[in-house]
Amino acid sequence: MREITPGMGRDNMAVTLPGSKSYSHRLLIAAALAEGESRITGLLRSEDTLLTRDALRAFGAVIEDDGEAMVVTGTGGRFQACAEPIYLANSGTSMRLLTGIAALGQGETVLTGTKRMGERPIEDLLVAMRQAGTPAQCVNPTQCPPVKVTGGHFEGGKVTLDCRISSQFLSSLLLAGPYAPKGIEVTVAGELVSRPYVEITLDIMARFGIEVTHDDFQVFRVAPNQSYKPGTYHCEPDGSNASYFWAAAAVTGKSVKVMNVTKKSRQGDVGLVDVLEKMGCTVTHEDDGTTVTGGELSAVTVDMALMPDVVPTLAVVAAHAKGTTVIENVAHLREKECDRLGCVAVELRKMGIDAVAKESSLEITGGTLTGSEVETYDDHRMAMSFSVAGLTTPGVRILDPGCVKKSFPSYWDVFDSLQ
Ligand SMILES: O=C(O)C1=C[C@@H](OP(=O)(O)O)[C@@H](O)[C@H](O)C1
Ligand SMILES: C=C(OP(=O)(O)O)C(=O)O
Repeated sequence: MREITPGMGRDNMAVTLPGSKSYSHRLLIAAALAEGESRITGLLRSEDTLLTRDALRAFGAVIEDDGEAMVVTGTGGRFQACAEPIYLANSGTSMRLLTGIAALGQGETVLTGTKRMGERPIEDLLVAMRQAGTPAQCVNPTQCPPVKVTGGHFEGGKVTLDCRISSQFLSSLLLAGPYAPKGIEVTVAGELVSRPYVEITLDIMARFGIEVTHDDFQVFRVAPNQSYKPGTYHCEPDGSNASYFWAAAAVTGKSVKVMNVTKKSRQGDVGLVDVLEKMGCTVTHEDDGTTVTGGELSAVTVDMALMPDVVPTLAVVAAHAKGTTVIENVAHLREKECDRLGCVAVELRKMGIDAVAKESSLEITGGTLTGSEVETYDDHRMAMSFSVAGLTTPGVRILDPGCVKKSFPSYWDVFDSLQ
């Protein structure tokens, strides 16, 4: 348990954050798919990204960490069979991206995780993988992991993919696509949620020399006979984790600059600053970072389908704003580390805030918060978001604060530097 001390130390602060989780997963995967040696700096070393690293080692990539860079000797896409199941805890990105990549393995690969991972759907990806020739099934009749993938049959060709639950399914097929004998053509069925994460995938593939074309994010084509090029790469800081520091400024009225996170990034979550601006904050964009200065906060109605991971952050800011904020089009948040619509609403109500989780939206009426013991549901984003409420409200106690290790092991040190 960790009790948050209200207040911030100075009026203007700057924070520097570790690497982007989404970019780190992809940089490691692309380097493991390349033939030869890549050197990657700025990578996030957190529970989830290290699970991806270890899985890639099990597939045959050699990955060494000299403290500054990870040096990856890739496999050229020829993965070895894994006798042991690959354990991926509750890292959805690892599970979904590596399931597609496992099609490149020789023989059977089983990918498994925590109890919660066993409740996070993956069948839509497996349906598409089977269309591309790869035998792939859920081990239990749950539509969720563990999954079993039989490598060595990945033909590629035309597949249809339902992307209403997760964009990670599409990223997965695209990353594996260049090594399918027929390449891959993916037609997106249903709304593509979380599209910016697909843009991150395309960015990394382009940087590693892979061409992907698409018709306005509806049909994606990856030609065969392309290969990932090894090289020297750098990972930018994490835009989702920047949200807690911008939110800290928003609710306290102070200024916080997050270094080297800017609107030029393809990380969609940086778009949170536009929402904060609409709510009454002042946002300053500079080449070396983005500053939020808090102001009189008022409610907004906003579609957050493209920015799922910063919804808990926005919810905590909305609890401090005048009026009712409506966060729309976020049904997919129910499939994350916890049911982020239900759990955010429960924890805000415990603090005396009127919060209602609907089927695909969240409504929060700002008011006076009271301190409470915050359940974090083994969800890093619950812990980090609600810590922000503790800056304005005495008695906020975060249970299991160590769960931040999933994406940001040094979170509490950086958070404490605000005080
Ligand atoms: O591909 C990625 O790196 C991610 C995609 C998003 O998931 P969904 O596409 O399932 O919404 C996001 O929530 C997750 O934290 C990271
Ligand atoms: C949903 C998240 O991650 P993942 O899907 O990788 O578990 C997250 O970091 O908020």
